[in-house]
Amino acid sequence: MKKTLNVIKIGGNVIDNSEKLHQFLLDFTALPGDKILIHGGGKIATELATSLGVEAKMVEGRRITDIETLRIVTMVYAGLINKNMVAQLQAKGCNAVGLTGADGNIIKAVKRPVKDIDYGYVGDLDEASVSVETLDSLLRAGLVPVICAITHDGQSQLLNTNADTIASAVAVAMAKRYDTALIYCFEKRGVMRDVEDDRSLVAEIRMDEFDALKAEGVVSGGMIPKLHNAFEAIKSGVSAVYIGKADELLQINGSSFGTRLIK
Ligand SMILES: Nc1ncnc2c1ncn2[C@@H]1O[C@H](COP(=O)(O)OP(=O)(O)O)[C@@H](O)[C@H]1O
Ligand SMILES: CC(=O)N[C@@H](CCC(=O)OP(=O)(O)O)C(=O)O
Repeated sequence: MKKTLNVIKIGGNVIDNSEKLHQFLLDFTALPGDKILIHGGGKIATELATSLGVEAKMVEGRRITDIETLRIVTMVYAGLINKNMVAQLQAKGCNAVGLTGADGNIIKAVKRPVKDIDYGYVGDLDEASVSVETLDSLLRAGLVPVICAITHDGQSQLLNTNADTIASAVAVAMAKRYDTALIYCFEKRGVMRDVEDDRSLVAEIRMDEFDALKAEGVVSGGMIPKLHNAFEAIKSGVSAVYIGKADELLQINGSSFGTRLIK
């Protein structure tokens, strides 16, 4: 029987709130078994870019990343956020190791080809992008990989890659060796029928319901690429995919957590 693995993505609105982040990292530490944490930090990167006079531009949930922006996101994701998170996890007794995709060549990406839009230094992934062997050896050494939204192309170029996409690609790749669950944690209870109404949680979404939810305007903004990545994972061998509230993470092994995605 395969060992179980939880691949957990933490959202930018939680990272931006020190109290919520502290509580999430405590719960993440308490979660038993093998686990990998993925993070971005888009909100903090946007704030820093703005304060430096660099305009932040997003198209369909992806940041247009010119060379100045790449420097900023590298400092924010790979430096400030990743290293602070690892230090906090260490203080809580979790033996975390912070990584970009370049470290140990764990995630190699391809610069997004220019079509209608030039996204600049943005990396695209497929499951072959992920070094299962290296991640597995870290897990077997008792380490907890904490992976940020920076990848590389193998030719010295760092690339900015959406953290939801990294989480999905890592989960799909690791599913070859582990019984893998992918858990997107953010500030809401899950996918909501009405984002303003905390009681309107959609408990389950089937793949064939996704288009209707988009058309009705129930899901919008960053939730569209998140659900797209989530369904890619469920189609490609990941055992379970959930989207739910960061401070309810420990309910994952119990009765209910957020929205469950179904093939
Ligand atoms: N139906 C919905 N349910 C929950 N959130 C939604 C919904 N539609 C749109 N959203 C938006 O999607 C956002 C989450 O996407 P994003 O900001 O990319 O995630 P993350 O915080 O994980 O980086 C939420 O903050 C919310 O504003
Ligand atoms: C290419 C691209 O869009 N990269 C994302 C990476 C960070 C991210 O995904 O952060 P959240 O999870 O906090 O949104 C960005 O720079 O916003």
